Amino acid sequence: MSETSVYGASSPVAGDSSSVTPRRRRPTRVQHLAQMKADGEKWSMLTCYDYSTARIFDAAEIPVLLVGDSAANVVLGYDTTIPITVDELIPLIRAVVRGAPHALVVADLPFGSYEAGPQQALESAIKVFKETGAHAVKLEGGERVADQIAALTAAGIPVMAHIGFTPQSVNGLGGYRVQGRGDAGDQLVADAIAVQEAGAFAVVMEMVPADLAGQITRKLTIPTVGIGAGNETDAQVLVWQDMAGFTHGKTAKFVKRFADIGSELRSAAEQYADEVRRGTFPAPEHSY
Ligand SMILES: Nc1nc(=O)c2c([nH]1)NC[C@@H]1CN(c3ccc(C(=O)N[C@@H](CCC(=O)O)C(=O)O)cc3)CN21
Ligand SMILES: CC(C)C(=O)C(=O)O
Ligand SMILES: [Mg+2]
Repeated sequence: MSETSVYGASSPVAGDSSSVTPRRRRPTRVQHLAQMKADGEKWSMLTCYDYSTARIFDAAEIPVLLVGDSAANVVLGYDTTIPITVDELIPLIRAVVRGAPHALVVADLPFGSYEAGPQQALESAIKVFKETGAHAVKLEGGERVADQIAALTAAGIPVMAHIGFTPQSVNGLGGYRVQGRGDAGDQLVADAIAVQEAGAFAVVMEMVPADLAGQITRKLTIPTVGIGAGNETDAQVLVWQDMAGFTHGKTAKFVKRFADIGSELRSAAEQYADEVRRGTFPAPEHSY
């Protein structure tokens, strides 16, 4: 190990350089995602909000990490994503950039930071780029934010769009509901085309019927990223606490739990407290 500190940000990531046949992992960039669509290769995205978790997902070779405004829910404990601000997200984005040298890091633009128009969107995204090292931003909306997407793209800021159920509009949408059913499907197709034409490099589709998401995926040249949008999108995204069993209470139907980290962590905390109570921790090997 070449680590100089147990906290060192420059220490090697597991699997990066220690394998028998060294393989140089190139950082993921937006062009690679376009290439993967051309090759029919599906990819995954996870949310991420801190340095320690970023290191783990980077080692797991998750190509794209999203510092989502879902931090409002899973980090700060709010009911919706509406209260979180750019200033609250910035230190989290920075931490993820530091922890994930290979991932493409996408930063959500939170509610209130881009709706007023292209000028406001530029100011917010430029602040995020200057202060964090993120590689792209994401904003919610289709046709209604096409001007913002075009302005950011023209300024050299790659944009991931987000259509279908857009959580920042939960009050306008009347709750956490599937979007694009029936006639609303035409609007969803129009939104998908609008964000592609405005220059988005990818588009998230949230809570959309699987058939419709498949049709849109085949129609678009940019990659589609599904969450509750079935199996025919080019990529998938989940909130990491949901997929790792670290969210309390009921989760949405689109969530699959790949682990039970919450129970593991609770058990570790209980054992620690128990050993402290019994006086068995710290042992001589943990003492100076
Ligand atoms: N932890 C977490 N996971 C998420 O996926 C997530 C967040 N937070 N915060 C921001 C948004 C909000 N999202 C949500 C939140 C709730 C439902 C939900 O309650 N879905 C129900 C009802 C669906 C319906 O009535 O049609 C479900 O069973 O899927 C879905 C998406 C997705 N995003
Ligand atoms: C659920 C994903 C797409 C998101 O926008 C977030 O985590 O904020
Ligand atoms: Mg979000």
